[in-house]
Amino acid sequence: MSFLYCRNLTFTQPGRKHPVLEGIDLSLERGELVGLLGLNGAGKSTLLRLLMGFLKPSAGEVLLAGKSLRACSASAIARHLAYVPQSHAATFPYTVRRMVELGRVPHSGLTGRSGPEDRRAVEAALERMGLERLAERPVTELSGGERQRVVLARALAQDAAGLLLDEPMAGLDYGHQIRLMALLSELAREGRLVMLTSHRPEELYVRASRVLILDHGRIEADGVPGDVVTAQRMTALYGVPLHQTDHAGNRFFHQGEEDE
Ligand SMILES: Nc1ncnc2c1ncn2[C@@H]1O[C@H](COP(=O)(O)OP(=O)(O)OP(=O)(O)O)[C@@H](O)[C@H]1O
Repeated sequence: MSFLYCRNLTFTQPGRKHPVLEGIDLSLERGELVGLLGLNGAGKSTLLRLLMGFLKPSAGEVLLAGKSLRACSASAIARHLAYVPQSHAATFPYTVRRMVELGRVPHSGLTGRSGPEDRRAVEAALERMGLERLAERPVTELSGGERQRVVLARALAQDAAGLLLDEPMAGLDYGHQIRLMALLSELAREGRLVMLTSHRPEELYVRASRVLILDHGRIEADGVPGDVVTAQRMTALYGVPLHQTDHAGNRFFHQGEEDE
């Protein structure tokens, strides 16, 4: 039984003729770091939102730990899956610590008192995202990248077995990007499912255990990075001529003349 599974997953936006996603079959397991590539508008966010149960499929279904999402309450889903959205406006001046504490709600309930385990999870998440010094600041007074780290910390505090992240690197400075990718692979090694959408194939080549390409509403490629993140596929996907150079476990894409 897969941790997260979907079959024939199809989604059409209300009032639209063509489906965004059509007949998607996927088995996602704990321990995998799955990167999802695709053009703008390919349906990457839509797929994550369907897997989270935020959108209802037009056809097909999603199973979480063997159970149909339709039969799961929001808090039951949140105990298994944490989600980091693509963008998030801060409207209420909660402190950073309070925001991260909200990640514990699926465990303790909205009115539930936080116990030592909750406090430990919150402090660990603040530390992992380098937010200790910002903990008492209102989130409305943070920069975009700092706020992104708060949302990531909230997802970490949730301590779910699966983590679905929509372009989590967006807005982070270079150091935090590198640290976050390292953290995501550590979380996968700990036995979690980590799935992220990305516009950075080179980064997925290094860190992901599996890469999917979403194109024309379907999974066009699904495999190990070495097979999927290739110049040929990236050229076909993005429509720009690319060559690849492999060096010290990295793969770089570049335009222009191929290496000798
Ligand atoms: N609320 C909405 N109403 C109607 N169409 C929508 C809505 N949200 C998204 N779409 C359409 O659904 C398609 C898929 O959008 P989605 O956000 O899943 O793409 P994406 O792959 O995540 O793109 P990006 O890389 O730009 O984030 C797009 O064609 C988009 O225009």
